[in-house]
Formats: sequence, C-alpha cells, structure tokens
Amino acid sequence: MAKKIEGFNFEQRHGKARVRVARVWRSKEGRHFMVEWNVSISLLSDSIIAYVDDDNSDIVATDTIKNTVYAKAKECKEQLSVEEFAILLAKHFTSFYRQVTSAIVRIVEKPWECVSVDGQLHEHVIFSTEGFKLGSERHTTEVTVQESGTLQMTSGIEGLALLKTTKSGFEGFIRDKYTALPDTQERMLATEVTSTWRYSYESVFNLPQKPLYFTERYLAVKKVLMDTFFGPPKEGVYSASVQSTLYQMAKAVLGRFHDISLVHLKMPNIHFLPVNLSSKDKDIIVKFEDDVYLPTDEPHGSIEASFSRFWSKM
Ligand SMILES: O=c1[nH]c(=O)c2[nH]c(=O)[nH]c2[nH]1
Repeated sequence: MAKKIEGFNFEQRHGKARVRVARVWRSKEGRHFMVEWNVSISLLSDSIIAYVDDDNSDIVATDTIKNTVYAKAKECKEQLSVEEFAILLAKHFTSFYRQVTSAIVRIVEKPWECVSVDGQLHEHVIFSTEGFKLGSERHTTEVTVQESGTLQMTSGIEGLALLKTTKSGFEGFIRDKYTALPDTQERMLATEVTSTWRYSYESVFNLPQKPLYFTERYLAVKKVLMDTFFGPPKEGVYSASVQSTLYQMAKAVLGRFHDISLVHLKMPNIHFLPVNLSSKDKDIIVKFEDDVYLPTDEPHGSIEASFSRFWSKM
C-alpha cells in the first residue's frame, strides 16, 4: 500500500530473489522423486522505519528469508506441487511475522524428468528410479497471500517450443506500399509459448486437497494447449494466423478447466524464411518448394493476449 511521506507517495517491498533449492523424496519402495526450484519472495508491510529512520527492527533479513526456503523444503515430508510449496511459504511469512501484511512467492521449476530406458523406468525397472534428464519447458507459479488468508494464484508455462510444417497460412492482411509479404496457405508455424493462468481460488483455506492437484492441472493445461495447436492426430487443424491459433488455445483452456478464470498467452511468431538462391547470371541454385528454410531468432512477430471470464475479478 502506498504511504505518504514528506509529500511523496512511497511503496516498498523486500525479499530474496532466485533462491535455488532441490528436494529429493524417497518412497518406501525405493523410488526417488526430485524437484529443482528457483524461488523469489517479496514481503510487503506497512512499516517504513528502516527507510526513513534507520531503524531495522521491523525487517525480516533477506538472509532469513533465504534460509526459510531450505527449512520449509526440509519440513515437507511428502512430495508436493510447486504451487503448494509457494502457498506454504507465503502463509508462513504472513502468519509468523506480525509486520508482514502480504507475501508474493514466485517459483520456476526446472523440468527434470525421470529417465526411462526402452520405455521403462530405469534401474531395477519397477522399484527404483534415480535417473533424471533435463526437459525443456518450465512450470511456473506466482502466489500472493495476505495475512487474512486471501489468495491470488497463477500458474504457467515457459519455453514451450512448438512447430508444425503445414496447415498454417496467413492471407488477407492489409496491403499497402510497404507490404512485401505474399499471401500464403502453406507455411511453417513455429512459436515458443509463454502462458500464465489464474486460478479462481481466493483463500488459502479453500483449496483442493488432492495431493499434487496443481501438478496434474499443469500437465492437463499443457496437453490442451498442445492438442489445440496441432489439432486432431490424423487431420490436424488449419491455422489462419498465430492470433487465431492463440485464441483457440486460450478458449480451450477456459472451456475445459472450471477453476481457471483467466489465461494469458504470449506466442512469438518465429519465422522460417523460404530459401530461394540464384547466381549473378540468374541461374537458379535453390528454388523454394516448401522444403528448404532459413530459421531465424530475430526479428520475430510478437503476439499476446489475455482472456478471462466475465465474472473474473481481473
Ligand atoms: O500469423 C501471423 N500473424 C501476423 O500478424 C503476421 N504478420 C506477419 O508478417 N506474418 C504474420 N503471421
């Protein structure tokens, strides 16, 4: 909350950013589960004496904030979702310290996946898994918890790179003296999806109790996003633009998951340029026939949008 000091508005928060922690759980059967989290915490309070009076008596040291991440990871005896861990931390800071009015916890989970050999989990196949390999897309979450227990909660995905080699076109756009792009009904469509979705749970006292509920939700949302991008397995689905595909993806998420009230999608259009090469004397070296492309990182088209239900508070 903004405070007035000496004729100025003043807002403040403090915390620790990028606290890295890994946690392993070992089941009775000898299976290993592991997560690696990168945790950033901000604490909000009404106290400004550290800023204006050189009085640190209301400050939770950021070193203490960091240590709490490890202590709470240790206390979690059962595997839990990244969302649950974020809420657990935020609840701790708002209930343990009278100065703290709300806590914002953001966590990025590194995509360690169990290694499977020939389709089976490695190492004594049934009883034990100790091997992991790094995947690509990352599961994210950000929760804000107030001392009253009021909750705002989003989850998301970063770095979900998707590409299809057909069933994509772009035509009928504005044509003027600067336009060079031809209409096409056949092109490569490539993007790297960043998405966040807001859950409608508004209190820490009113959350699904099923273990790993939010991990399951994350996997289900990812599947809906991907299935909508690619369409049904045999026939696929035609994309008239990144905008249209993005809308279909967002609509599918809101249509499918009743406890998601808002979805934001950022989908850069990563260009694969047709290669046409000819020599100085006009001999054609390479003629593009939807086969040879020049992949590029930049520039890229930038397309993003948010969709929410009418009753959403956002
Ligand atoms: O799907 C697209 N949307 C655009 O807005 C755009 N602009 C462009 O040059 N190519 C594309 N493709």
